[in-house]
Amino acid sequence: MGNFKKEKSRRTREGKTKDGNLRVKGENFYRDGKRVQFLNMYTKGGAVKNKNGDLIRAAPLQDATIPTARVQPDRRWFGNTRVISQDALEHFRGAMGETQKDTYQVLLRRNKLPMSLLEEKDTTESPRANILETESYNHTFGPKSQRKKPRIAASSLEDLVNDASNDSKVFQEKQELNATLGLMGGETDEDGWTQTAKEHIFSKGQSKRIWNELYKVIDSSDVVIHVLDARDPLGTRCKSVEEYMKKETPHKHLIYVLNKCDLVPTWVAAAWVKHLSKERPTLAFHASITNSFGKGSLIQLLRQFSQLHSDRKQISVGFIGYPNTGKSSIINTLRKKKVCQVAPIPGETKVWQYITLMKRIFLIDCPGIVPPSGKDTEEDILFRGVVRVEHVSNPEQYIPGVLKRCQRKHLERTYEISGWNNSTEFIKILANKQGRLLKGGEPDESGVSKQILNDFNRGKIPWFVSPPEKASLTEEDKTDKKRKADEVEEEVKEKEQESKKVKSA
Ligand SMILES: Nc1nc2c(ncn2[C@@H]2O[C@H](COP(=O)(O)OP(=O)(O)OP(=O)(O)O)[C@@H](O)[C@H]2O)c(=O)[nH]1
Repeated sequence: MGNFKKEKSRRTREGKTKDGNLRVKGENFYRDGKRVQFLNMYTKGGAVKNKNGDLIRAAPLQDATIPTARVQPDRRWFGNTRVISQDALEHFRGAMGETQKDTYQVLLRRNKLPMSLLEEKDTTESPRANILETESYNHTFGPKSQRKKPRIAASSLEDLVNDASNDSKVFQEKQELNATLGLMGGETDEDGWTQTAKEHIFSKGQSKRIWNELYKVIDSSDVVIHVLDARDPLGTRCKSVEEYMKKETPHKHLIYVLNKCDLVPTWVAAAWVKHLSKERPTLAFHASITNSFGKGSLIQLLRQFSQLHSDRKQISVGFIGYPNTGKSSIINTLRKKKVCQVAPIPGETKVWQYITLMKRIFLIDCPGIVPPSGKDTEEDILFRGVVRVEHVSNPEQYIPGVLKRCQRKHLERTYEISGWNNSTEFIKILANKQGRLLKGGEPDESGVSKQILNDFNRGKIPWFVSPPEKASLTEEDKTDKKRKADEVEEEVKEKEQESKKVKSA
């Protein structure tokens, strides 16, 4: 035993050459400091016992006298908590409450604002919240307690009836929303008829696949353009989608575009724009690559949106709406070339599609959607252009609807026929005029009816749904309307004369 040299010579002397691991003996010859510390943890930390094995001192771990242990408080624990005074809260609610509901104002950087404070927590949801109203203290305790009676949320029968009707209303709204979300099962409508009672073709635009496409478009868009048909804007409006967006994505901008304005008189388009503008920004549009209307204002609006979101690299603009309302046509008009497939048949767009309009603005085309509704009849759906007419069975049954919606003079002018008293006569006269007869000289009623329906949907026969504020038109509007109507009549007459000349030539 000794220092390194001595130890080595001792080993050589004694012939112990096998173990090459030479260590110098001294303090902790066998263990280094770390190991000693580790071992001490076991040896010094144990209980002390006497020779009889009785416990003299417990191990620190087993000690009953616990030393006071405190954790130093840290401000950072409360980092995410903010406190707002009542005054400040009321001011915030007053300033932001109305702004948030206004569809014309844009709230940027909502994430930085405590938006959840804007709404009072709904206490009506939990029955416990109003416990004192339904069961007062005296009702529950004391000599007059009525606790054994059944607990009812309403104090009188009237209240109960009101509550029940409110509940059913909420339930219906929820069902409609669920249906919009594509969660629809085989639900029944008001009359107890199931949706499946309708012909299969009348549920076009309602499939889960199409709704999934819609959600993709809504999710990816910053601005959503709801395209409406100017002839029937309310009929082609998807209210449930609007509700969905209001609830789930209130920060996205939704605007209306009233397309196919060329198919209605100017005063009708103006009245509809006025009516719809009360709810959301609305623009009138005529989609055409060569001769469009409203393109400048739409591009201007999109530019403004992109400037609002100048912190983003680009903004996406989604086009949604009923099938055949002209979503793809509007995109083509904006791009000035045919980038999307367009056809006069519904369901032309199958999947969503991204198109670049400018460096910072992208457009997204969406397949046409039809919100399922128990109230819509097959006729309503057909006249909104949702269905392919060639698939309709017994198209004659819808001709009375056409005659009801269109003015007689317009039909006379379009088909150059007159003198019918009902739809059957109308079809017969038209079939004879066009020579569309079957084998035995019978008129081809089905073929002619399909043609009429197509003409109706494609804008060959003039028709429109009157705007609700028709009665409240100003004098100026009325004179404008009359002037326009005269102009249109003159134009049509001129065209008729021209076509007669061509024929005679
Ligand atoms: N007269 C007129 N026709 C239009 C206008 N916009 C679109 N159309 C016609 O409407 C038909 C449908 O247009 P699309 O652009 O395919 O409609 P869509 O909404 O994309 O239809 P889906 O693909 O079914 O969703 C086409 O025949 C267009 O020529 C318009 O402003 N005026």
